[in-house]
Amino acid sequence: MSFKIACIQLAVSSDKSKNLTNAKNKILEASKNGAKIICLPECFNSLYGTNYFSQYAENIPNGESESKAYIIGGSIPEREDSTGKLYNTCTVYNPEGSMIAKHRKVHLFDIDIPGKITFKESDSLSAGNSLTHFDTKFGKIGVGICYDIRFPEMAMIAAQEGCIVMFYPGAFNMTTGPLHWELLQRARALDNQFYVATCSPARDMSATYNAWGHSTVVNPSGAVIATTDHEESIIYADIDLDEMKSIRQSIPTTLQKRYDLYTKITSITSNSN
Ligand SMILES: NC(=O)CCC(=O)C(=O)O
Repeated sequence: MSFKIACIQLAVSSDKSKNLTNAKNKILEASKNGAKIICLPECFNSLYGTNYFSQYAENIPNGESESKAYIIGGSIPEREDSTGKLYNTCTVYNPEGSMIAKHRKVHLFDIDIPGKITFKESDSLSAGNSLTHFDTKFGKIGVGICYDIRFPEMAMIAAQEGCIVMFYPGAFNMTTGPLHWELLQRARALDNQFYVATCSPARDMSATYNAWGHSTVVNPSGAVIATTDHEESIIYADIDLDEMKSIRQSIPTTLQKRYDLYTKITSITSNSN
């Protein structure tokens, strides 16, 4: 069994309604081209930056959607009225338009590489407290947001829960992008022998944050099967469950795990936000 996915590397501007219209048109295009699961980038409704999150934040649920596909809605800044907190949140919709999952970025992007990039999401955002997996008619899917990809435990748990693809809407930057973006995707895919798909915004050199782009899909053997540069584009890939099975049979690390020796890794828990 195989099915097509699409990652929309959207050009995102400061004009929210333009971003939403652009996202909708690209979703319809990907759906017409046969994609059954479609992913948008991190912060697809707004520019990415700690000073923008509050301005663009929305309550969730609130949205509209239409197409014959599952939509992994990248992320938007979410405002929770009861606490006043902001989150970096991905919502997921089934083909009927119902919201079936909500992931709040668990690991906030706080880094300081002197002379290169300093970013502190925690200045304005709060972290989510749960891992997110949801069922589709094709199989179980996991989702993380950008910096979440650096934490192998999260992908490992998704694989253990039976996920066949891990999606990461993400916006790496011009320093860590060339160094780590593809490497991390290939590592997560190979470690877990499942598919990994990332979806970045297109690069805008006039923005304060310059995304690396290079949305990519990696197969369970760690090979890149779809990718692009930094311009606006849609990438497509076939998720082939027979291929995944055969990779897992040839090198059966998925069956050879020694959980009896990995006890120092915190036990698997799943809290809800
Ligand atoms: N938006 C993010 O989480 C960026 C993560 C990133 O660039 C990294 O190096 O990690």
